[in-house]
Amino acid sequence: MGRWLVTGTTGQLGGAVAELSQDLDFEIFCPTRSEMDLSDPDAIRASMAAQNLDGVINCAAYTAVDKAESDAEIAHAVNGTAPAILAEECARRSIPIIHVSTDYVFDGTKQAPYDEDDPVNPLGIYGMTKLAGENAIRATGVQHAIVRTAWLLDPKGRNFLTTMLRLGGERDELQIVSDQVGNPTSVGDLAQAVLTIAQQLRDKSGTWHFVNQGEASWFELAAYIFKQAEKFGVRAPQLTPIPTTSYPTPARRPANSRLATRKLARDFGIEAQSWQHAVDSILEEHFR
Ligand SMILES: NC(=O)C1=CN([C@@H]2O[C@H](COP(=O)(O)OP(=O)(O)OC[C@H]3O[C@@H](n4cnc5c(N)ncnc54)[C@H](OP(=O)(O)O)[C@@H]3O)[C@@H](O)[C@H]2O)C=CC1
Ligand SMILES: Cc1cn([C@H]2C[C@H](O)[C@@H](COP(=O)(O)OP(=O)(O)O[C@H]3O[C@@H](C)C(=O)[C@@H](O)[C@H]3O)O2)c(=O)[nH]c1=O
Ligand SMILES: [Mg+2]
Repeated sequence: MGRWLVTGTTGQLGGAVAELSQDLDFEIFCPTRSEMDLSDPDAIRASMAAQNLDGVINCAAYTAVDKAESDAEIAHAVNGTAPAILAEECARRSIPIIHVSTDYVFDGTKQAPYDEDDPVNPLGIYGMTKLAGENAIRATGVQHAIVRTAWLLDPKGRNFLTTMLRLGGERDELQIVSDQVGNPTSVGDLAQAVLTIAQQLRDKSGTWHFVNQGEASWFELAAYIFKQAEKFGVRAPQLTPIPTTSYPTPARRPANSRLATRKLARDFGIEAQSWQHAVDSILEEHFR
């Protein structure tokens, strides 16, 4: 597969991609923020100039959804402009870019899982800047795979599973929204899918959705996490389902975050496991 630039390797997905690539025929170049600040277009160009590359996997992003509402400039630089610069550089070299995006490009009003070509309409700054990144990549004409995912869970890092376990240890009761539904997704499973896409892209270009199978509300996900965590000696807090209106946040979030994955199955033969199996494995690793 040659030598690939992987961004965001200090984060959840980038870290998993870097780890998995060791077992494959991938040589990776993973600059950290100090070596390649993605909010600085010249730093991106300079860092790439010194490298002989066969492709780029962009796992870096500004992911603080609420903070983005008051930090739009930086969020746009990292999520909108940086993918544009990376894609321009890839186009110039005729190498592909694999880019990761989000369910938050949708407004959540569809009454079924979202397909890749459904209309987008982000509700907040994070989603708007991620959409800008997608569109900038498409506009360069570079060969690309935009992989939209959602609700990432991992044994470490900052995500809903680790947040629940931490808050559960601090409080006797947690109130969790039950009117936002989505597909909880394992970072490790996504990393595997991203590397499969990189290996099997050939002449394909486009947008694909990857999430674990099955759906849940945040409340149902929290309930499952605590039920399974009991095996590891965790005492579950009392969980109370609440409507989004009772949990005010700076950013609005889609009520329906579900993504349809049949296109990925059709084009790459990738079939995801259920989110429940994924959560079981993540808890095993978290408590190991
Ligand atoms: N987390 C989720 O639930 C979801 C995530 N996604 C998307 O998946 C991808 C991976 O997300 P995830 O792994 O959770 O993200 P993390 O927040 O775990 O990691 C983000 C990474 O981006 C890097 N980064 C941020 N800003 C800069 C910058 N200015 N210069 C250089 N590097 C920077 C971070 O570096 P540093 O350590 O230096 O901060 C870190 O390595 C992203 O594209 C995200 O939008 C999509 C749907 C759901
Ligand atoms: C901590 C907590 C959260 N919630 C709600 C808030 C929110 O609606 C939901 C999830 O909280 P989070 O902060 O994990 O959600 P959020 O950071 O919005 O997660 C999103 O991250 C970005 C990067 C994405 O791309 C999305 O796919 C999605 O994974 O749970 C509660 O109801 N009670 C709680 O105690
Ligand atoms: Mg978050």
